[in-house]
Formats: sequence, structure tokens, C-alpha cells
Amino acid sequence: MCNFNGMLNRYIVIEGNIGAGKTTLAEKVAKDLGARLILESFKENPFLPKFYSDPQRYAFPLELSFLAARYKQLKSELKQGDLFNNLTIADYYLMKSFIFAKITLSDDEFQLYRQFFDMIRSLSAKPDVMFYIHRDVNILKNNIMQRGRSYEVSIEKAYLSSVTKSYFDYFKEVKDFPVVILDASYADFHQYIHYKQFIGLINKSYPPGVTRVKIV
Ligand SMILES: Nc1ncnc2c1ncn2[C@@H]1O[C@H](COP(=O)(O)OP(=O)(O)OP(=O)(O)O)[C@@H](O)[C@H]1O
Repeated sequence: MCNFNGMLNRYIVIEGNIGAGKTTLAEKVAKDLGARLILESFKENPFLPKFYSDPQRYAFPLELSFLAARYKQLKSELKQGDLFNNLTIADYYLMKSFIFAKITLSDDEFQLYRQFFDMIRSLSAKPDVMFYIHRDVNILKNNIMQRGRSYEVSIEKAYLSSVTKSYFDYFKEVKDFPVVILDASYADFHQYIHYKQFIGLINKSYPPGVTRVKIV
């Protein structure tokens, strides 16, 4: 366990496109720093495999169920007192639901979804810093194929590109907390040289809005 008194950032979110390596990095950092870990539990979502086989039909229940599950999890785990006393690493942020819904839902479905989203958005805690692992879609596709979740093999590069775009559209709007976009196209956080750079970034102060850092 480390002493968190000197930590500037206590609620740290690691975000990124599908297959960017968020979970692996969040797990390793949390273990090494003795931090509390919040992981997304997408495996329990019964709509996810259905969505990939018939996106139009299942996008709406999928998005609503992700939104409900994430809100519930974050609300119970991120009580203000806990945030002050602990270092917390999460592999997603509530906005992820919105970012995906923007591309998976039709316009009228999205308008309806948005009404629910806006009601709960203000109730969720903001991260002290969000790190976004940015990788080229070819690398993402390769990672997705290698890990071999059967329902993900049909994911196309065009879908991955639209997810990246939806994240970047959102980042343009962020004014109230720092987002650090990590250019990680050539980075492998299993390698100490790259992991060490990330650890060095965790406890820095950043201005609200976007900062870009290249991992070399
Ligand atoms: N709101 C959403 N709408 C549609 N699909 C989603 C949504 N949220 C998550 N998913 C899907 O759930 C699965 C897990 O997503 P996620 O990106 O969190 O994990 P991951 O790909 O394992 O991440 P990483 O490899 O970076 O750890 C992916 O197939 C992703 O597309």
C-alpha cells in the first residue's frame, strides 16, 4: 500500500476505445499503488452479444442497461468520503455510455436516451483526471481479434473509428476536469519503459480540458 497523502489525483479514470487496453492498465496500476479498482462489468450484460448480431434491434436496451448498471456501480463506489480517503482507479467513466449511445442509437432513440442520461449525469462524481489511451484502429482491431471474444469478431474498423470520433467530439466539450490524451500507438504498457511513463503522469497537475502526451 502506498501513502496517498501526497497524491494530487485521487479519482483517476482510464478510458479508451474497445481493445485499447484500459482494463489491463487499470488493474496493474491499482495493484502497484494499492488503489481501489472499479472495473466495468460488461460480461454480465445479456444484450451485448445480441447487439453485435443485430445492432438496430438491441442498441436501445443495451444502452439503457449499460447506463443503469454504470450509474448504480459508480453511485455505490464513489461516495465522497471514500474518494477523499482512497486512491481510486476506474476503467470507465459514466460519459462512456453517452459516447457510445450517440453512435449506436437512431436519432429519436438518442433523444429519448438523453432525457434519462441528463437526469443522472449531474449525480455522478467527476474524475480528478481522465487518461484516454489513444490507439490506431488497426491496432485496436488486432487486439480485439487476439483476445477472441466471439461476439466481438464482427466489429469493423469503421465502427472503431466512429467510437474514436465520438470520444474526441466529447473531449472538445470538457471544460471542468483534465483529460490527458495519451498517444499510445507505439506503446505497450506491459513493457516497463512505457508503464513507467504512465506512472509518472498519474500524479501531475493538469489544466481542465485536453492535454496531449506521447508515450515513446
Ligand atoms: N455503451 C455501449 N454501447 C455499446 N457497446 C458497449 C458499450 N459499452 C461497452 N460496450 C462494449 O462492451 C465491450 C467491452 O467494452 P470495453 O471497451 O469497456 O472493454 P474492453 O474492450 O475490454 O476494453 P480494454 O481492452 O480497453 O480493456 C466491448 O465490446 C464494447 O464495445
